Amino acid sequence: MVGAGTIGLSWTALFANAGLNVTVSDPRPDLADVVRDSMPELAASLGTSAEALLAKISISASLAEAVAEADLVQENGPERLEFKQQLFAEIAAAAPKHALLTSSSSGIVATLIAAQLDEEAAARMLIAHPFNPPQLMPLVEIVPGERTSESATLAAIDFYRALGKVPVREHKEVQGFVANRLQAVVLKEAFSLVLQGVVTVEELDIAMKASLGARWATIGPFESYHLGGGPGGIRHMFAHLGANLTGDDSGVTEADVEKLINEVERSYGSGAAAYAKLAAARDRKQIAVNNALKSAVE
Ligand SMILES: NC(=O)C1=CN([C@@H]2O[C@H](COP(=O)(O)OP(=O)(O)OC[C@H]3O[C@@H](n4cnc5c(N)ncnc54)[C@H](O)[C@@H]3O)[C@@H](O)[C@H]2O)C=CC1
Ligand SMILES: O=C(O)[C@@H](O)C(=O)[C@H](O)[C@@H](O)CO
Repeated sequence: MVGAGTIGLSWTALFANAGLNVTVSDPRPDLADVVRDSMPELAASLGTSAEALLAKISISASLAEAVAEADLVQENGPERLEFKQQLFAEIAAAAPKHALLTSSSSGIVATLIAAQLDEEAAARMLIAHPFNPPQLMPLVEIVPGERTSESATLAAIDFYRALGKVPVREHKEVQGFVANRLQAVVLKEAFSLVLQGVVTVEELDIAMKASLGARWATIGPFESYHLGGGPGGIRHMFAHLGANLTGDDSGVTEADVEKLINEVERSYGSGAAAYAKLAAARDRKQIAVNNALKSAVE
């Protein structure tokens, strides 16, 4: 584990809780203290003890020493391209030639981070972007670079799945990947609504938690839009309420709409029977989420 900040410490707890031996490296002078002091809270969130986690964790201010016997290196350094390029040059030079080299980067693509690596190291380097906190939030975005090998990508997916994460492999590199780009659009609109005085910060957060937050924990945006159309599905939804998303200034053509409809119907089915099955599953999950949130708050 390279970098013992917010994300590196969370990953460390998750890796240790999975029974992995974790060596944490960070030049920060308080490395030993921050690892020791962060584990009680992280352990509690994982239902284990700080002692159990610390038994699997060692620390080293030397990056080369920390990665010398690694099977996977998870980089969690500062979000600066030149910094990560230098860090990965050091990691690649010191880590075993079989080790997967992954970055938690929020938005810098692997092709850029690995640009100075030789072919052999670049083939093992990819993005494994978590959502904070990694020990609890399921997603890890697996984004290979142009030179990342298929075997390394598949091995990374298997590794994170075995940790209990939900790996989503992305097929093209875009800055910010997927989840952060979606988050950024929502945050920009949230900033605007608060700055206009439409709602307060707290009211906006309540509105999000009481709607999209609760909904998207059970079904994603496309399945939700499909269900919004009732038995007519997304085809009816676009016809009935789609104008605000596909108007002339949206850049979305009729052919685009048809492509999206076909992909959604291929993924989730269409017609009354598919709708009934999807809606029943959604309701079961939504009730479970609502009840869990109520019990957590009470
Ligand atoms: N904070 C967040 O919500 C999320 C952050 N990320 C990404 O994770 C990475 C780390 O972010 P945070 O943990 O939030 O940052 P942070 O600022 O909490 O931690 C960064 C750590 O890197 C250490 N560091 C600096 N130079 C180093 C070196 N040469 N070798 C090893 N460690 C070094 C620092 O001492 C610090 O402990 C970034 O790439 C960020 O984009 C990804 C998902 C969520
Ligand atoms: O929000 C998260 O947990 C992650 O998606 C991140 O990468 C960072 O928080 C990022 O959004 C900060 O801009």
